Amino acid sequence: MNASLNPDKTEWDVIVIGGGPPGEVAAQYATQHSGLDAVLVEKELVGGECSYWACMPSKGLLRPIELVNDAADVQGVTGATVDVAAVLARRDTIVNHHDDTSQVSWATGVGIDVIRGHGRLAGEKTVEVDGARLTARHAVVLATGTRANVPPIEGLREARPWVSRDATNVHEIPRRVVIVGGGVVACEAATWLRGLGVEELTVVEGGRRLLGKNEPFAGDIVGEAFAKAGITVRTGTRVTAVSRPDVNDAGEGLIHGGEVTVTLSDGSTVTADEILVAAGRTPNSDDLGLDTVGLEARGYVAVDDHLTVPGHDWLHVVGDLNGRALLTHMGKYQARIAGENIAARAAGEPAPQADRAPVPQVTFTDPEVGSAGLTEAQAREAGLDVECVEFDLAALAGTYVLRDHYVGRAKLVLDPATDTLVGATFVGSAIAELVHSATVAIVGNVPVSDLWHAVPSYPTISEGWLRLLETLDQQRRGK
Ligand SMILES: Cc1cc2nc3c(=O)[nH]c(=O)nc-3n(C[C@H](O)[C@H](O)[C@H](O)COP(=O)(O)OP(=O)(O)OC[C@H]3O[C@@H](n4cnc5c(N)ncnc54)[C@H](O)[C@@H]3O)c2cc1C
Ligand SMILES: NC(=O)c1ccc[n+]([C@@H]2O[C@H](COP(=O)([O-])OP(=O)(O)OC[C@H]3O[C@@H](n4cnc5c(N)ncnc54)[C@H](O)[C@@H]3O)[C@@H](O)[C@H]2O)c1
Repeated sequence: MNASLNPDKTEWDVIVIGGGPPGEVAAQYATQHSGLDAVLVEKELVGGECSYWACMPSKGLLRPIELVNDAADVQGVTGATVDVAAVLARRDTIVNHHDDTSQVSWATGVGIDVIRGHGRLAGEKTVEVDGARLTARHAVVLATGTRANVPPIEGLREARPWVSRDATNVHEIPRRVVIVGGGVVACEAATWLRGLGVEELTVVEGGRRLLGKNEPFAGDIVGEAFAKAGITVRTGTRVTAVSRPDVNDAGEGLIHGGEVTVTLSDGSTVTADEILVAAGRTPNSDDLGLDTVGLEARGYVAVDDHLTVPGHDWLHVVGDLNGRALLTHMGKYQARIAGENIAARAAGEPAPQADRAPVPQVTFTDPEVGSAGLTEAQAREAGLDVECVEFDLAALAGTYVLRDHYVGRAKLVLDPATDTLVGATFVGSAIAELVHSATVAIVGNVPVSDLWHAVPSYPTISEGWLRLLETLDQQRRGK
């Protein structure tokens, strides 16, 4: 499909560049109750990285492995195994075989036009798509996301390493894999690659522990679980050089050549059949025409709390590209704000919404790591004199029946000045759905005295809340 949906039209109220979930939602919220019209400009697939190469395929691969791990840890349940071909086929169904027809139909069905092509700014309220010039009457939204960062390590690019797209769209399971990085992408990918049969798996993380943006105990617990699962973790170690004499262009998710030798900062080497780079993201801003409106030509594009670029009230940035929180749900939240603000301003009203949300995140390893709001370190950096409490989630009736060898921990970070929560972290299997209870408590500024009346059902993991409050009470009484 090209601009053929409406070939004569070159002017819209709102132009959105980038059709990932935040781009789609920005167009939807700007138009749905306002009478404004909008166009989505997407160079690849409407639905973006999240739908085809990130969140959806990764979670699709992790779910069968979680089920098998659960079954293996419940006495009396036998025979649960992973059928690799069937798991990959289910993943292919989840990513709609990289066909975005249904997403395009959704957009056109709610009155949003779609143009397939590379969009870039060409001056104020002007966008160029493959030579055609489009004009926005009110606003342009940039939602072009990020791509995998491949650090400038000797021999790494030449080795044609796997990036997150290959790992999530894996078709061929290498026998030995080295992963560069120990953040969220690396830890989730290690979980599914091991679960799908990678025999020798080494995770190399330059920082002191895995999942370094979380509370320290999260990375420690995941590291211990990895060791038990036979995954080698090398923290405090960097990859310094990569050598792969034989490379090919087999394609996404297929092995990209012969043996790879990876040299580490301690001088040791690891040999593998594939190397996966999971070392952060690079913003898709380098060919976006930012310089045509006086902005830095590359890097993340900074916005204010209304998701507007300072000094450019017609220009908004949502999703990964603004660098605020590289998560689909946060990008969509920003898009709801930006969309409503665009509609309000077009009606001559002040922007009603501003970003004030604590960030929740779940890393779907085994055990899972979930958090909302600030870690203790982040809260202290923000100048809060915080009070913290921790509890071993294995000591709950709810987790005792869930798995025979449950491992988990929870922590609350409180602001004593208001006696409210500013952050929470849960580690353990099946904690993902617990995170939203913490988000609600933070957003609602619920004081600890009221949390006592939020009674968790017995026997569930939510009883961790009660035990955290009891432990906090004991701490405060000096016991
Ligand atoms: C392996 C992996 C797993 C993840 N899992 C999760 C998860 O479980 N939960 C979660 O919340 N987040 C997850 N994330 C993060 C999540 O994928 C991103 O936060 C999210 O995709 C950001 O959305 P976006 O629209 O900003 O960017 P994207 O999803 O990257 O979409 C941007 C779109 O813009 C298009 N585009 C780029 N440049 C142009 C241009 N010049 N013209 C036209 N179109 C353009 C691209 O083709 C793309 O479709 C994961 C990320 C990775 C890598
Ligand atoms: N479940 C989820 O919510 C989910 C899943 C995947 C990704 N994401 C999002 O995607 C983003 C990107 O994830 P990511 O894991 O790529 O980035 P990240 O920043 O979380 O982790 C990258 C890690 O690589 C390490 N590193 C960088 N260069 C290195 C080197 N040369 N040698 C060794 N280690 C090196 C860093 O120290 C860091 O720990 C995250 O911010 C996350 O929010 C979310």
